[in-house]
Amino acid sequence: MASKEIFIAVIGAGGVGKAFLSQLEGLSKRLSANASSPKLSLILVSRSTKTLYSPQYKALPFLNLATSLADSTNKPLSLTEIIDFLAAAPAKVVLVDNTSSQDVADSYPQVLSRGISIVTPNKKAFSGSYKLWQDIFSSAASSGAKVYHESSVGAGLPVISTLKDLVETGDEVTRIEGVFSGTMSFLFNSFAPTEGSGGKWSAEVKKAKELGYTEPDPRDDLNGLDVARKLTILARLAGLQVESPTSFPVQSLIPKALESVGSGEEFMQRLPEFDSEMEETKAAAEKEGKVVRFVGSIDVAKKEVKVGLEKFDRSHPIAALKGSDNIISFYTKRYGANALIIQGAGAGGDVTAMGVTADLIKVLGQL
Ligand SMILES: NC(=O)C1=CN([C@@H]2O[C@H](COP(=O)(O)OP(=O)(O)OC[C@H]3O[C@@H](n4cnc5c(N)ncnc54)[C@H](OP(=O)(O)O)[C@@H]3O)[C@@H](O)[C@H]2O)C=CC1
Ligand SMILES: N[C@@H](CC=O)C(=O)O
Ligand code: NA
Repeated sequence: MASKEIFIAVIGAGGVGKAFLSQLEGLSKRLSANASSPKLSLILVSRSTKTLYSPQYKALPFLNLATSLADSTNKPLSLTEIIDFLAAAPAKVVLVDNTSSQDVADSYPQVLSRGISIVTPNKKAFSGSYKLWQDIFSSAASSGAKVYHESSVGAGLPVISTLKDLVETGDEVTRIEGVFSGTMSFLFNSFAPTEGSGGKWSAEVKKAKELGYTEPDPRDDLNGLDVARKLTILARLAGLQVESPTSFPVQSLIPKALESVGSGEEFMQRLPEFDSEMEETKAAAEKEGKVVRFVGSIDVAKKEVKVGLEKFDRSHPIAALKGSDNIISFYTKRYGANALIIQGAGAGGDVTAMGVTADLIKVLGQL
């Protein structure tokens, strides 16, 4: 018996998107060795100005995909045209959104209501308005389409799945706290290390961008909003009706004088002028024998969420993190005073794509 075909469409082919496409190629090969597994056919790949697809729904070859996409002479499809194309496909479709686009995120209810499943590391849909959150899950429930977003918090670390398991098995989550940003972790671990003097703030920001840890515009990390988005998602999963990532206190590390700068490039060029501001923050913590770190917390009982800088003893597990590591502690009724702790790389193309690919595997098992 021929195996069932499932179509995959990928929007976004940047750091995470490219790593995902490479993992998809491996997954597709592994599944093809087993006659009872579905056959995966990649039918569309798009970037902001390019779309590669076969109007006849023929599988695109993985070989030289990035070059084929760059050289594609297809007229780029609008989001509406992509959704129409996928909804008319003669098999089930999974849309993989590897962008950070709000427009793509806003389309999820429409995508799901047309029976197209979604997997994504994009935080914008799940941390947008509470109405969007409700629309996403009600559209999925009525059409039967699936929606998974593990990499929207802690990249590939099993943060969302763990929280869902805690809640769905009847545990009571009382507090969630930790370091939720790979970029902020990398910046503070290298700018204010527990030993040695550390690099210049602006130079570390540049490195974090080059390593693929930052959002497409690093100001989205430095203004605290990326962490606020993640906490909004976790708070909602823990049962709080958080209206938006700006509905609780969020500390921004954008220098006041650069708040109105237009482009990300100009911001990066001018950031070195303000290195002394962060040096002062670092020195203030050092005077107390401490280091400064960017953290977040959710107090479920008090319904309080906050994001910002705090000082830690050098021996504290948060101070001792390395590289882009996140550390996320779940305090619950069952786990008592000893939190359930998840730690590891919280940013980077490969580890983020791992969470996306693992979500895709979960969806495939349900189609
Ligand atoms: N990087 C990381 O470590 C992590 C990232 N994430 C999330 O993963 C997502 C992707 O991040 P990353 O790969 O680093 O970002 P990149 O900037 O490297 O890539 C984004 C990609 O999305 C494309 N894109 C943007 N808007 C649209 C649109 N409207 N239609 C089609 N394509 C679009 C861009 O097109 P073009 O190539 O033409 O510019 C680019 O290919 C983000 O949501 C991010 O928050 C989550 C966890 C960790
Ligand atoms: N920019 C984000 C990427 C992952 O969510 C981060 O640094 O954590
Ligand atoms: Na995760």
